[in-house]
Amino acid sequence: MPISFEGCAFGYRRGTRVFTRLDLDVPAGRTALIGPNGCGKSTLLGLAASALRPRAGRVSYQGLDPFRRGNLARYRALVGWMPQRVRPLPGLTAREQVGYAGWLMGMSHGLAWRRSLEALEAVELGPVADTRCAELSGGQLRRVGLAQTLVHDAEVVLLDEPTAGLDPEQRERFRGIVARIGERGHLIVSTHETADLAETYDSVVVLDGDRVRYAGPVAGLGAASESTRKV
Ligand SMILES: Nc1ncnc2c1ncn2[C@@H]1O[C@H](COP(=O)(O)OP(=O)(O)OP(=O)(O)O)[C@@H](O)[C@H]1O
Repeated sequence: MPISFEGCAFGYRRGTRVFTRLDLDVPAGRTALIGPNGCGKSTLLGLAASALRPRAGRVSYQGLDPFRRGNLARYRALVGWMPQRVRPLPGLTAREQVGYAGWLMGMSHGLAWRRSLEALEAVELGPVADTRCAELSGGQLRRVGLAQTLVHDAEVVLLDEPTAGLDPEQRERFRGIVARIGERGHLIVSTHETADLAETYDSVVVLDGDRVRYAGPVAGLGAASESTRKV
């Protein structure tokens, strides 16, 4: 299992809880994370990315707990995360922004610089590598965010609503890129696009507040929701 949540509790403020006790083994391969607005998809990805720290319980990647002493840098090198909003760093070109992300992950300056171009090419942004991020479109900037997760060869890539707000052409393009990324590692994507899950994903996790209503193959989701309805 790529990412496991064991008895995780988390709230943004004292006295509030998004999760009181989350137990979940995210399936291997390409997984869609779905659920109603505000149910905690972004929070779950933030916890998986180690950007948020559980109040109780633990999150781990193949047994590696990011918050145990000395693990954080290694964990973050293995688990890449694209948050919902990708911000352009002032004055930096796409290549510089992606290279900077690699350097922050512990890569040498030279390696990060070389790999930044490869990562941009993987998301079809090679032609704008030397353009300042602030001048890119929303969809292109989203792909810069994706390249930031690829530059250091993460084994798990977490994408928070990567296609939200994109026009149909950009969305289609993004889907193709996501499918290619899924071939080289594990992918967990939060999304509201539930129409063609089987085309892009192997598994789906349905979240509803603290409850995981379903975690398994996309093909089993229909039967699971039928039996839930009958209860
Ligand atoms: N930075 C924050 N500070 C305080 N509360 C927050 C913060 N981010 C999220 N929340 C709250 O935590 C809960 C879960 O939010 P989260 O963004 O994880 O849900 P989501 O399923 O990703 O929603 P959406 O589908 O609308 O993106 C919500 O009640 C939300 O209001």
